[in-house]
Amino acid sequence: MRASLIQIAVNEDESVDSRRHRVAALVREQAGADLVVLPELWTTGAFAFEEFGREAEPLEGPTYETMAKAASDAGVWLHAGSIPERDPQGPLYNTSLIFSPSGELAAAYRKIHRFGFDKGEAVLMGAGRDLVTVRLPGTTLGVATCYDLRFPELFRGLVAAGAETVVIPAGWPERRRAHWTLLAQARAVENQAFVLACGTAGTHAGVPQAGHSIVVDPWGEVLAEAGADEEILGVDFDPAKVAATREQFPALKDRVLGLEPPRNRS
Ligand SMILES: O=C(O)CCC(=O)C(=O)O
Repeated sequence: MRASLIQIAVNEDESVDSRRHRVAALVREQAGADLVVLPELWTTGAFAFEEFGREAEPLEGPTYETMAKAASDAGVWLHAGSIPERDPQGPLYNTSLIFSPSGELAAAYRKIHRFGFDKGEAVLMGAGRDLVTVRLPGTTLGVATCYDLRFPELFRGLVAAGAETVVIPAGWPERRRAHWTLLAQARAVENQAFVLACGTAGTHAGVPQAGHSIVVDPWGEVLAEAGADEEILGVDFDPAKVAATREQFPALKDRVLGLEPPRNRS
């Protein structure tokens, strides 16, 4: 299977609309790949909090339209990263869009863990509640977004739902790049799954982005890693390696669920 992770530079000197069209052209150039992945909130930038409300779109808004067409023009599965979604009945959500090679929406995932503690996304957006998997020929994708990477129980939920390849669009800051790489490898090893983690480059809202998109195999080996700048990271991987790894080293079978809380003896 061939994947292209498009590590977009999100800088303030480019309008959202021109970035959208530039990225669509990059997606179209990936014809021949099986799967193309874009980062989190690449229209606005994940830290451009003031833009969320201004640039929020309905699910089937301009990014949806442009990316559905790019996916079908290229004939690829497209994880189009995430958009600030305006739910007509509710708050904003950080919503990922996944398109089939015919341009149909295969799934939408509203980010479950919102980043920022008491500011930014955590207060401006609502939290998703639903795990999402998508069946592709050859592998089942599980989806997570950026800060979700810090929550291993979400990934265990995806594995229980059949995920073999986890796709993680992100807008991860340079300041915590070491965590990004470490956690991507940890999620791959503990879940015996491929991890395809696609971040942004550039600087927006004064926050330099880490870049360093990374693809890790189910044994924890890094198959490909980008640098800090805009880059298309191409990788070939064999989805059969998930079943082989889980069979040869069946640690997932030894999970013990529903443990008892500690009992105080004093
Ligand atoms: O967890 C982190 O360090 C970064 C998370 C983040 O930037 C995000 O979820 O947008």
